[in-house]
Amino acid sequence: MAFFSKLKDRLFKSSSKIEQGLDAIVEDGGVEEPASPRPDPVIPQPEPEPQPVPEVPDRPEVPQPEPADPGPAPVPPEAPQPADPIPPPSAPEESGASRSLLGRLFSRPGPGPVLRRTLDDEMLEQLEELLIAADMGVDTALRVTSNIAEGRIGRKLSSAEIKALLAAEITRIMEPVARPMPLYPKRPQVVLVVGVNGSGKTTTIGKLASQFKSAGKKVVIAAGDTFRAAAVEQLQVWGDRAGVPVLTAPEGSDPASLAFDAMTRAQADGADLLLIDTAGRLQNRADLMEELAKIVRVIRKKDDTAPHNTLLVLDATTGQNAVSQVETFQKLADVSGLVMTKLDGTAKGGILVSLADRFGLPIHAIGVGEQIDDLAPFDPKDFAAALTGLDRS
Ligand SMILES: Nc1nc2c(ncn2[C@@H]2O[C@H](COP(=O)(O)OP(=O)(O)OP(=O)(O)O)[C@@H](O)[C@H]2O)c(=O)[nH]1
Repeated sequence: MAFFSKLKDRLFKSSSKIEQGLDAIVEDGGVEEPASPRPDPVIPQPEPEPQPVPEVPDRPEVPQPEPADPGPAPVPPEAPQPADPIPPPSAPEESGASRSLLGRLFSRPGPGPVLRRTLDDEMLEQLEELLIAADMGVDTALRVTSNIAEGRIGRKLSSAEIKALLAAEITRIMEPVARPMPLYPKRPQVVLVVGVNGSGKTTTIGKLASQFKSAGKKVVIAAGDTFRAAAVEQLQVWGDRAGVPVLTAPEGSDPASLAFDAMTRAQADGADLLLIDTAGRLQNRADLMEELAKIVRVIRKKDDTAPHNTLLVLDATTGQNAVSQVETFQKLADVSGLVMTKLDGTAKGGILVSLADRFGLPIHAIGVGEQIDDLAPFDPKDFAAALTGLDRS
């Protein structure tokens, strides 16, 4: 299934919330207009080349090996600016200018009259409330609505047009953070995986291991949450599924010592990647901080540039609580990127926009289910369309 269809399908709860909310806002005071006489929303920018649809596992989000020095994450290619689907009235309409997909969509002769509502302060307030309720966060919701409003106050907009504007704003925010996990020539590349209990660390490690293995990488997993036997067993199940060895230690033993042994084994095996699971007991933050710091100290005895990635796994269903998790884990560890799990089955997908706007941390992948191939590369346009309920067919 194409990624967008799958994502839209999976993000149904989020999109239906925003989609229905936008429809209701336009219905509240909207007036029916004939569909055809409306001028086409011409986009004064060429339509970008269609991107290949990222399918999992056909196209694992495994980037190509890059810099020798695993310092800062590689700079992504210049993100194309999303075209404004409905330019403000002052924007020059270039006849003959190429039209975006959305432009063409809106210019299709409609079967009947279209409901449009005049954009005013009351409507903007309703929009803000809707976005805040969808977990976009107050600051982001205010900025997004004010960008939508700019130059368009007094203009009549249909629900489809507002969805397109909103999707364009969300894409603009998300594009700079959509980056696959960088891979380095360093062997083993050490990936420390952190996050609160139940956020999906183990599942994500299993999915990542499977994808990297399919991409030809030799992977080793270390079950660093040595305090929970169930967590270790679960990781072993995922390791079996992915066909990747899982190094474990007796319950209650020192996670740092396991990490050291895992480094030794990964180096001896010539592994490309060592994925280290960690405990997530935030209720005892001081211990956790010491535990993570010790893991890092110990693996640096083997490689002073490790860990090369510190992935924070967040559960989308926790909504705005994810903001404080990012703040906390940034203090505990040098977080280099995010994976957002459980985007299927939540009405809180807007949290990702809030996080991108606030922290600017790379989003490497999103979890859209419990199966091994339910980890997808993060595609901002697909995400924005799915979140807003924009019809891209
Ligand atoms: N629907 C859905 N469920 C997920 C996803 N990722 C993980 N889960 C489920 O979330 C639950 C917790 O996932 P784990 O991977 O065990 O989380 P964890 O962070 O390792 O948890 P601890 O071992 O307790 O620290 C499990 O039931 C997973 O199946 C996802 O993307 N979508």
